[in-house]
Amino acid sequence: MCSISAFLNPYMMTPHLQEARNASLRSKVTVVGSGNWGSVAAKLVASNTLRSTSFHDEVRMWVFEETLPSGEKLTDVINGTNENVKYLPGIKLGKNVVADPDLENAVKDANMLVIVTPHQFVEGICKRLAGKIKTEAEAISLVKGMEVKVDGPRMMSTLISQQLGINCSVLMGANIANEIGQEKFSEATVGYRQNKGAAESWVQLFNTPYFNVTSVQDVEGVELCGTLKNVVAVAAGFVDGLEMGNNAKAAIMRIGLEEMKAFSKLLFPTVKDSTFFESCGVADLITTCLGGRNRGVAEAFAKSGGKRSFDELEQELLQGQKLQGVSTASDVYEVLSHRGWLELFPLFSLVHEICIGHLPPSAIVHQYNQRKLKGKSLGRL
Ligand SMILES: NC(=O)c1ccc[n+]([C@@H]2O[C@H](COP(=O)([O-])OP(=O)(O)OC[C@H]3O[C@@H](n4cnc5c(N)ncnc54)[C@H](O)[C@@H]3O)[C@@H](O)[C@H]2O)c1
Ligand SMILES: O=P(O)(O)OC[C@H](O)CO
Repeated sequence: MCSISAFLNPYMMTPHLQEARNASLRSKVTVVGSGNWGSVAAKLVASNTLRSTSFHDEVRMWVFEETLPSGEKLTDVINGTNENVKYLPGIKLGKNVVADPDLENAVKDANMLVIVTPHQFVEGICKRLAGKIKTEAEAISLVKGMEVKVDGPRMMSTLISQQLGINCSVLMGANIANEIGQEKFSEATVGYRQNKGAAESWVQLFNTPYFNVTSVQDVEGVELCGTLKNVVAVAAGFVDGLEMGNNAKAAIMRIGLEEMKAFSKLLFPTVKDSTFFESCGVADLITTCLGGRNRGVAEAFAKSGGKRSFDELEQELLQGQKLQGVSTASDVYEVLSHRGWLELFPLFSLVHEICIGHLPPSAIVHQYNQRKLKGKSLGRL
């Protein structure tokens, strides 16, 4: 039997002990979520955990269990085929990705937690995990969305930090999951609060030759970019559905970016202008308005003249994947009306009013002009 000092002192160790010590120093990664982006995130990090001695090879991926039409459990199929046949068909995740339907079991040994579920499920998941996470663990949120309570808006990274009692960074960017699953080139931005070392570890975990990751010290700026662009994408979808043309869509994107920046800075004055030029800012806005799910469902909504509901279209077109833009527009509207800012944000408020059927999709341009003339200016915000 070996003493503790032999375990800690590398010069006194047998190769077997050295290996055990190295293994104990490696970070264990768990991905909480296994949708379209969750599965791609697991694939990205699993390719890096195999390459780097900083991480354990195995990546646990928590699966919200469901039964497939074949009668098989999704988790069993992922572990049997190495593919998420429902949310990311045709892409191998890497043999070191282990799907686990037991949430508590999936996270219990993790030092690095990647949270990537639709935002409406984050609070419930965190409540289940409170007190069950290693105290020294670090989290990163890939979730685009926010929640609004009576005391105001709360970003997902704050919710995760508060509920789990651990530090939480964010990763956002121009990242349509299916393209990254096929290893097509893209970029992403890690936003961190204080802990630059943690941000460097996240960059090391995610960066690949086809996924270029940089970090900025601006959690709220990065997260609000990822959250608010989904509202603009819904507006872009209306314009596409009404066949208003490329100039109109470019105008919506410009106005959307202006409102994103103003809203972010009103909520968090520390948000940096430069963040809007990172992948999480203008690049994500462009890709989402060109090829995202929010855009696509909003286009179908406008084509139906607003007669078919977003819920119905989401189920039909996305087959289990979830939209974030419509509920985010509602959350944003609540903040705007509560704070008396509605007149400052005509595009954001119109998106919500169209989504709930108070106005027709064409109002996105026609009413915008009227409200802009009447409303207050965003000025230099
Ligand atoms: N898909 C993309 O291209 C993309 C890219 C970047 C960021 N994002 C963001 O990533 C986040 C996750 O999106 P996604 O694309 O991985 O998911 P998704 O929309 O593809 O899938 C929905 C997921 O929710 C799960 N789910 C359903 N009901 C649940 C419940 N009650 N509790 C917990 N989970 C449940 C499903 O099992 C599935 O894994 C979102 O915030 C999204 O905006 C997505
Ligand atoms: O498909 P969307 O509209 O949810 O957007 C996907 C990503 O957020 C793009 O970066």
